Amino acid sequence: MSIQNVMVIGAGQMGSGIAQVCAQAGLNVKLNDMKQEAYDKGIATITKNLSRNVEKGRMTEKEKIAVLSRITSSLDLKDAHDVDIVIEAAVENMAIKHSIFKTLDEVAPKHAILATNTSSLPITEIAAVTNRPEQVIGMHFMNPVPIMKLVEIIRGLATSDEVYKKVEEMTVQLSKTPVEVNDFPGFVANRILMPMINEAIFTLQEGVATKEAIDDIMKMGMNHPMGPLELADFIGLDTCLYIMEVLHEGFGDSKYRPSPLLRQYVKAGWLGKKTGRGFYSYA
Ligand SMILES: CC(=O)CC(=O)SCCNC(=O)CCNC(=O)[C@H](O)C(C)(C)COP(=O)(O)OP(=O)(O)OC[C@H]1O[C@@H](n2cnc3c(N)ncnc32)[C@H](O)[C@@H]1OP(=O)(O)O
Ligand SMILES: NC(=O)C1=CN([C@@H]2O[C@H](COP(=O)(O)OP(=O)(O)OC[C@H]3O[C@@H](n4cnc5c(N)ncnc54)[C@H](OP(=O)(O)O)[C@@H]3O)[C@@H](O)[C@H]2O)C=CC1
Repeated sequence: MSIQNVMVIGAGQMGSGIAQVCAQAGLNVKLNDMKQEAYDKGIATITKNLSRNVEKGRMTEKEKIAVLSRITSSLDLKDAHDVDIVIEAAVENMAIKHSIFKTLDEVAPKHAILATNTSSLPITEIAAVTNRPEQVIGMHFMNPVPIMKLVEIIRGLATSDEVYKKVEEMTVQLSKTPVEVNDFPGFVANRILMPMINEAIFTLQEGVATKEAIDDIMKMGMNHPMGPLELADFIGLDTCLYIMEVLHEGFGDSKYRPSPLLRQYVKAGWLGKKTGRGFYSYA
C-alpha cells in the first residue's frame, strides 16, 4: 500500500517543517499537538514559508492554497486511525515518546508505519513498547526541514526491510536524500555534531573567548554556515542537553558530559531562538 495519509505529532519547529514538506509532496497531513495554539503557531510558520516561495516565484498562490488545504489540525492521537504513517516530532523525552507510541500502537491501522524524528533516543527502545517493532523506524530530519536535504534513516533492531524501503521511497518523494544508519546513541549526525557544540559551550564557560569570537572562528575558519553557539540556539538548548544526556548515558563515557553552563541555561528557560533568549537574544 502506498503512503498517502500522514500524521505528524508535535507542531513545533520540526513537526511544522515535516508537515510542510509532506503536504508539498502531495500527501494528506494531520498535524497533531496537545494545544490548538501550538497548531496555529505551526500553521503560521508553514504559511510564512509558503508565501516566501510564492514571492520568489517558486510556487503559485493556487499551489500554496492547495498545500495548506492538505494539512488539517488534530488534538487527539485517535485521529491516527486512518493514516499510513505517523512521524512523531514531540519533545526529546523517552517517557513522552513511550506514551505516544503505546497509544499509536492501539489506534493506528495495522499496516501503519510508526516513525520518530528523535535526534538521539534509541529506536529499539521506542519500538519495544509497541506490538509492531518491525514497523517502527527513525526518520531524522534536519532543521530547518524545508531547506535541509538530509534525512538520517535509523533502523531499530527489529525494523523490517520492507518498512525501511517504504520510508526510503517516501523520503525521496519529499525531495530529500535518505542515508541509512544503525541504532546507536546519537546515530551519526548528533554523535558528531553535539560534542562540538558542547565543547563550544565549555570554551565559553571557561572564558577562553566571547560567544561572538567562538562563532566567528568556526564560521570563518571552518566555513560553517552558523557558529556552534548560534546553532545551539537554533536547535534549542533543551534539545541539545537531552542529546548530550543520551550520549553520556548511552556510552558511559565522561567525554560526553553536558556543560554545566548548558544545564544552567536550560534551567533558566533560556532555550534559544524559540524562547527569545539563549546564548543570544532574539527580538
Ligand atoms: C539537532 C538535530 O537533531 C539535527 C539538526 O537538525 S542539527 C542542525 C542542522 N542544521 C544546520 O546545521 C543549519 C546551519 N545553518 C544553515 O545551513 C543556514 O544558516 C540556513 C540554511 C539556516 C540559513 O541560511 P543563510 O544563507 O544563512 O540565510 P538566509 O539567506 O536567510 O536563508 C537561506 C534560505 O533558507 C531559508 N530559511 C532560513 N531559515 C529558515 C527556517 N527556519 N525555515 C525555513 N526556511 C528558512 C531562507 O528563507 C532562505 O530562503 P530563500 O531561498 O527564499 O532566500
Ligand atoms: N530542533 C532541532 O534542530 C531538531 C529536533 N529534532 C527532534 O524533533 C523533536 C521535536 O523537536 P523541536 O521541534 O525542536 O521541538 P519544539 O519544542 O519546537 O516542538 C515540540 C512540540 O511538540 C509538542 N508536544 C510535546 N509533547 C507532546 C505530545 N505528547 N503530543 C503532541 N505534541 C507534543 C510541544 O508542545 P509544548 O511546547 O506545549 O510542550 C511542541 O509544540 C525532538 O524529538 C527533537 O529531538 C530532530 C532534528 C532536529
